[in-house]
Amino acid sequence: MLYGDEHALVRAVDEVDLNVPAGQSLAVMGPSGCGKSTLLYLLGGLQRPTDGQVWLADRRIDTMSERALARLRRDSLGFVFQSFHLMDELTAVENVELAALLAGQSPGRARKRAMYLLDRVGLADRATHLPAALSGGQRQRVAIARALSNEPLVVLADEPTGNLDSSATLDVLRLFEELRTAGQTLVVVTHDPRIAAVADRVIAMRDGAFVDDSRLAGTASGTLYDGRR
Ligand SMILES: Nc1ncnc2c1ncn2[C@@H]1O[C@H](COP(=O)(O)OP(=O)(O)OP(=O)(O)O)[C@@H](O)[C@H]1O
Repeated sequence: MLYGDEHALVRAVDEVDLNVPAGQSLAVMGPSGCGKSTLLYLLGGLQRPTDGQVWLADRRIDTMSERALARLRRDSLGFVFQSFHLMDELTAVENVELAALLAGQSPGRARKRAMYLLDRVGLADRATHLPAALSGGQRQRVAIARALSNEPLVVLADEPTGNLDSSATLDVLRLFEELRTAGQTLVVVTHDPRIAAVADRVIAMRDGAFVDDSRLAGTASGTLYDGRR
């Protein structure tokens, strides 16, 4: 993946072959600027590779139209970002149900699932609170509930604990551990070794390439992501 033009060319992710089996949780680590976020954006269809291919399940996504990609993100992917990206004027439950409503679910069904997810992340009693009335860890848990609202094939998280203190980090950590145990496919970019420690597999990147790939535990079979060159 190249950024820029002939005057300032950055090779952000290079010669990377990655397969993520369904049900695997993968942590991607590495120093600032090594290409972790770019890799995540490629997997999420937020960036297109200058060369190579990206497949999600049996669909090649790097050549999809913008419209098809938007639909794929809406229906099949869940995103969690460092800065939460919650809507300030919506309550926790409204934030979680919004994606489902946009995807055409009935209000009743969307609300029911949003409440179920808030309960799952331990925030049922905060459903009607605005983000401003929640702690950082609680906001991130709402964001994770939102990422799960469309029952995504994969959750992609970019530094999900980057803005959190250590007790909030532990909350998010527990939640990722639960998602892993439940068989949710996860790709998490992180600087935090504690997050990496609850993943099935840890990839270390440097200068756009993989320098280490450790499988910590065997998990489900069946390829979900397939990056090809
Ligand atoms: N839009 C862009 N245009 C030009 N170069 C970019 C762009 N986005 C990222 N880069 C460059 O690509 C390289 C990889 O960036 P990336 O954000 O993927 O790294 P990272 O490992 O996620 O970093 P961090 O941990 O600091 O978030 C860096 O050298 C960065 O400066």
